[in-house]
Order: sequence, then structure tokens, then C-alpha cells
Amino acid sequence: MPDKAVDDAMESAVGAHFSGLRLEALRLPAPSGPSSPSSSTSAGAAAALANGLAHAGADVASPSSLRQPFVIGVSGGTASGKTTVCDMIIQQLHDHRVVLVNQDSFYRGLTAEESASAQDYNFDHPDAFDTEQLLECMGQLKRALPVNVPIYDFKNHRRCSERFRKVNASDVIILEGILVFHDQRVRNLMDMKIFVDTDADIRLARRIRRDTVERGRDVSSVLDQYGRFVKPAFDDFVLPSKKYADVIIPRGGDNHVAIDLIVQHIRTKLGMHDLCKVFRNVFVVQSTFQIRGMHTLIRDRDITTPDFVFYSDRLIRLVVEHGLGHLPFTEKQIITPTGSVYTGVDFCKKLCGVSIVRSGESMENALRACCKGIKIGKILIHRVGDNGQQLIYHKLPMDIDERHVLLLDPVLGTGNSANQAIDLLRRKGVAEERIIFLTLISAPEGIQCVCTRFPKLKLVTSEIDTGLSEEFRVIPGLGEYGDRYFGTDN
Ligand SMILES: Nc1ncnc2c1ncn2[C@@H]1O[C@H](COP(=O)(O)OP(=O)(O)O)[C@@H](O)[C@H]1O
Ligand SMILES: Nc1ccn([C@@H]2O[C@H](COP(=O)(O)O)[C@@H](O)[C@H]2O)c(=O)n1
Ligand SMILES: [Mg+2]
Repeated sequence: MPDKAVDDAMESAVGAHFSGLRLEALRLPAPSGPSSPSSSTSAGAAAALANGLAHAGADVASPSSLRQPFVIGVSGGTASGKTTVCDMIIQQLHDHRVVLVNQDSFYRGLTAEESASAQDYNFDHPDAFDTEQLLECMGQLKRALPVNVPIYDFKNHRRCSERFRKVNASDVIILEGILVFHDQRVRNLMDMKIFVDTDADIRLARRIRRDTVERGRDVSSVLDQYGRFVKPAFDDFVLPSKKYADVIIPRGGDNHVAIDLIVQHIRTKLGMHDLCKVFRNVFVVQSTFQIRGMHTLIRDRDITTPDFVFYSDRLIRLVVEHGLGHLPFTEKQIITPTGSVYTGVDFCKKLCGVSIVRSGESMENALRACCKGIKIGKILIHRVGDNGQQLIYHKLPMDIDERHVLLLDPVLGTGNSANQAIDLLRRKGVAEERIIFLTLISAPEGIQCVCTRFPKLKLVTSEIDTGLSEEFRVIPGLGEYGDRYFGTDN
């Protein structure tokens, strides 16, 4: 493994795994009152982030060392289906790492005087938007900070002064609006530009319907606005910006093929965690909202012990099932009740679990639930004194050298205990490639430590965290796992 690749992956993994969770875990102050996106919330977030990152290591203290999110711009004429297409992309992706920002949110609110003659206001001219604020907001998101995006009311042409939409930093940001390709500074933020190209007659028909149904207009005012402002501005600003597009989607939301292709592309960009690209023996359980939700619960310091145990057990079972999927199999044919032959596989029989005491014992139930009658050994690593010396006690199956071993420890921090345990297994004759190390959360430092030393074992985890604090605690982490699971934390 080239050292440079490891260093790069460690740097980006420690500093830049864009999970909203990291920010949540730093317990951001709640949004406070109407303000621009750079308001107190963001300042608090910045402080919290800097504070949290300082704990995570020198490399991550500077926001500039964070990996940049992938920004997709979506433009097109009014009612071309931009918002619809973005909603479809987000629905299909079904991934919490994607957020949508609408240029509409940055419409300047009209003054009382302007409101009185709103029919004469040109909402399709670039000056109708507060582009500076949009840039500031996007800059914050690119620096992995959450923002409060204004909420715009099309009926009275004003921003809701009381309410904001909180947008968390994410791996993918979709920015949509009629003029998002107009300003070069906004364009420069984008890694991919999509233009939604829908026939003008269809757009006008949709606009009439939408504006009369949703935006409190009558047909005659829509037609008047369209002729005076919307169409001329489309010809002057929107259409000329089409040349910047990387992808043009004819027919908007009706074009399922184009949307599928874009979704595939974003999925590739979201890709794997950087550490999985470097360490081929690391496997992260595919994230879903269920998994994310369970992590949110067990990481919450206020959760009750029964709930902590319940959701931990659910997550552990997923990790165990994933780990079992890495065992070798043999083909097996059976006869079904319909008399048909079904060609399937037979489970690997020679396996055992080994828990690293004490927290690893919390994973035993899930393992037993998945593998009936499985033998489970134990390893206790006891630190003696301050000189780093460690005593190891163990109780392992006699024939462990003939088995595949599922090594259990819910939190991989520095990797020191794991390495001690794996060393012991190796001394007992277990082949490295027969060890599957199962953890709930892992620090990048621990992954590097274990996977560099034992490149042939497999490490399965459900989330990779930001890093280690100065006290070697996983950040954001979930505290003392064993104490929380066994209810001895108070
Ligand atoms: N493919 C489609 N077929 C029918 N109606 C559509 C389609 N795409 C969008 N619409 C409707 O047209 C209107 C404008 O679509 P929207 O996505 O809001 O466009 P934009 O954001 O580009 O202005 C909305 O009322 C929406 O429900
Ligand atoms: N108060 C406002 C603000 C904007 N508009 C129109 O909205 C269009 C942009 O939104 P799309 O979803 O259609 O892209 C733009 O064409 C403005 O004319 C408005 O009517 N009233
Ligand atoms: Mg829209």
C-alpha cells in the first residue's frame, strides 16, 4: 500500500467524511431568530465544528482541508420541471447525503412600496435575487457548515421573517433555479450542470396552472407577467446560459432515462468511503435511513438503557449478517415442497465468535441469534500501569485454528486492543484471512492501524466516524459502549 495513498485517505477520512451526524453530535446551538445564513447559528456551528475538529487532530482544524461536496446546478425556464426533476433525483437516490437548495429562496423580499405594484416588478431579472447571500450560503455548505435558508412566499412576494429551512452540510448539494447559470461565481461552484429543456408552450400551460393553483394568481396576471417579463428574461438570461450545461434533459420529469442516468452518476460520486478505496478489506454496511436513524438513537446521550440495547442489537445484527456474507460457501441443492430442485448454498460450518471483553460481549446475542449454537470465545485485554504493557486473558475454542473467527468489538478506536486480540488469534493458529472483525463504529485511525498490519482480515463496520480526540475517544462516537449497554454508566 503506498504510504501517500494511506496518508491522503486518512486525511480526507478524518477531516471530511460528510455526515450531518458529526455536526449534530457537536450539539449545535438551535437556530436563533431571523438572520442571514451566516447568522449566529452558523457562527455557533463554526465554533462547535472548530472545537470538535481540534479534538480530532491537527489536519482537520482548518476548514480548507475538508473534502468538497459535489455541487449540481439545475437550470431551465420557468415551469420546465426543475423542481420536479430535483425532487425525483432526490427520491430515487434515497440517500441522506444529498440536499436541495432553491434559488427561489434567495428572492429579495419586496418593500411595501414595491408590493403595491408587484405586477410591475421583474422577478425574472438577475437583480431580483440576493446572489451575494446565495454565494455565502453555498460557501458555508461547502465548508461543511449547516445553514438557515430563507423561506420565500410567492403569494405576497416576501420572505417569511420568522421561519428558515435548516440545510445540513452534505456530500451532494443540488442548486436549482432559473438563473443559477447566469452568474459566473455561482457557476464556478458547480461540478455538474443540468439544463431542463421543456417546450415553451408546455411551460406556459404549466405555469398558468401552477401560479393560479399554488401562487394565488389569476390567468390574466400570469399571461401579462409572462409577456412583459418572463419570456424576455428567458430569451436574455436563461436561454443564453444553456451553453454552460453538461447535460440537457429534454421533457423534464417525463424523461426517466435521463433522470436514471443522473442518479447513477451521483451514486458513483457518492461512492464508497475514502478509506474503503484504500483498504480493500474494509466493508461499511450500506447506509439506509433506518440505519442512520438507529445510529442517531444510540449516539444520543439521553437515550434510555433499554432503548440503547434495543437499537444496538438491531444494528449489530445487521453487521453480523454482513460479516457472515463474507464466509465461504458451498453449493447445495434441495427439493422444495413443490418437488422442484432449488440450487442454493450451504452455510460455512466451521466458525466461532470471539468477543473482546467487556463491550464485545454485547454482540454475542446478535451472533447467537444469527448462528444457532455457535461457540463463542473471549479475550480480555487488561492495561497494566502507564507503560502501555498489557495482560491478555483468553478462553478460546480448542480447535480455533480450524475455524473462521468472527471477532467482536463494537467500537474500533485506536486499534491497539484489536491488534492485540488479532495477534493472539494468529498465535493460536488462526489464518489472517479467516478473521472477520465486526464493529459498530470505527475511527479512521483504528482502521488504518488494524488494516495496515492485517491486510488479509476483513473488517465490517456500520459507520466510520470522524476521528479520535486527544483522549483517544472516538468522535462523534457514542461514549463508553459497554457501560451504556450493560447499564453501568451511572
Ligand atoms: N412532467 C410533468 N408533467 C406534468 N406536469 C408537470 C411535469 N413536470 C412538472 N409539472 C408541473 O408543472 C409545474 C412546474 O413544474 P416545476 O417543477 O415547479 O417547474 P420549475 O421548478 O422549473 O418552475 C408544477 O405545477 C408541476 O407539478
Ligand atoms: N414573487 C415572485 C417571485 C417569482 N416569480 C416567478 O417565479 C419564477 C421562478 O420560479 P420557477 O419555479 O418557475 O423557476 C420566475 O419566472 C418568476 O417570474 C413570481 O411570479 N413571483
Ligand atoms: Mg421551481
